[in-house]
Amino acid sequence: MYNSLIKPLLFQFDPEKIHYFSFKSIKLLHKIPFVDQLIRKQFCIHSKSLEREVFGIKFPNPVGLAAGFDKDAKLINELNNFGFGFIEIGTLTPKPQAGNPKKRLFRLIEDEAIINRMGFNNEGVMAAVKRLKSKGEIIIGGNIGKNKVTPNAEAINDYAYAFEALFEVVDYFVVNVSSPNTPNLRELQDKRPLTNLLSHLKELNAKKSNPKPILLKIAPDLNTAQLIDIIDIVEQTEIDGLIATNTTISRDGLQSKHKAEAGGLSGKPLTKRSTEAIKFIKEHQTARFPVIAVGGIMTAQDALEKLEAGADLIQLYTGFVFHGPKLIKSINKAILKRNK
Ligand SMILES: Cc1cc2nc3c(=O)[nH]c(=O)nc-3n(C[C@H](O)[C@H](O)[C@H](O)COP(=O)(O)O)c2cc1C
Repeated sequence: MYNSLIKPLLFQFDPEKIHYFSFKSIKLLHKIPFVDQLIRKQFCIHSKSLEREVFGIKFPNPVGLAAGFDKDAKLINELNNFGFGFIEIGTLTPKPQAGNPKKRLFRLIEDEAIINRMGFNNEGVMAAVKRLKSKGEIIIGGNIGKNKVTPNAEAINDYAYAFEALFEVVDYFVVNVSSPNTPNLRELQDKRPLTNLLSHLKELNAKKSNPKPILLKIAPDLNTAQLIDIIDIVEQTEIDGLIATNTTISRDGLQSKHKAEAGGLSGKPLTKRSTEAIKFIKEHQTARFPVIAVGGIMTAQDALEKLEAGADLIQLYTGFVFHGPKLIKSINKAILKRNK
């Protein structure tokens, strides 16, 4: 129904307006008694062989919702009914910020892709903390970043603030230094600032009685020398793993009219590049740290290829927009079939 009816209708309108309209519609739908149960029955698959234990957390299935879809944790309980094994909120910054001027989100229909330059629009970390206090039984990743006005030299304070604020209400953390839409943010991926940042968060974590896994989310545009550095940093700082990858600044092979828009590209054109990054990491790591694969999972086959490449868990964003919740179910079914 999503591909034949809902998507053609939704895709007639402005992507950002439709994003928020969909949120309101899903919220409203859930006010009808038993709708949550009906949706769960339609989309959720429960099976022991889908369960995964990764960085000490038991996931009901390996298919997660990637960061950026529900930045402010407004819809986590409802989205959980569509069959996700976990949901990543954020990127959240200490202070609320509006993000870049609109229009800043573009569908590239012919390419099955999205370009976004949202720029970490979010209501600030404390607003999400408040909402997360009433979360249901669901695994939540907290993706954290810095405010646009914070210079890179002070970025560490922003990440530390968001980390402390979210600590009791999320299950794992993601340090986002790989968005192309905050000026100079990606410079924090360089060896020295990144080592300082991750070591500081590790120190804060070590002071807790119940430390949480900390992951780093990387760009798909890193060259092999940079990837080697990243592997080195993960192993030196002993953080818990990587999320590969964020959106790309590459524009190779696109045909849609919005192809020249500035921002990060996601979806089908990213599939291969992101799988290659995962393969590279898995081949070159010496400690066997986990990797969450994200980037261009548009079909169940794409998901299986990410797992074949060595991913421990996977996440979707653009595939969910283009193919709806049926994609989550078809991935989980394909994993079950492969496990037989
Ligand atoms: C509109 C949009 C907003 C995004 N916002 C964030 C974000 O705030 N933080 C982040 O780490 N990734 C963000 N992402 C990146 C996704 O989490 C994901 O890494 C990327 O889109 C590749 O996956 P996909 O091809 O399945 O979409 C965003 C992606 C899109 C399309």
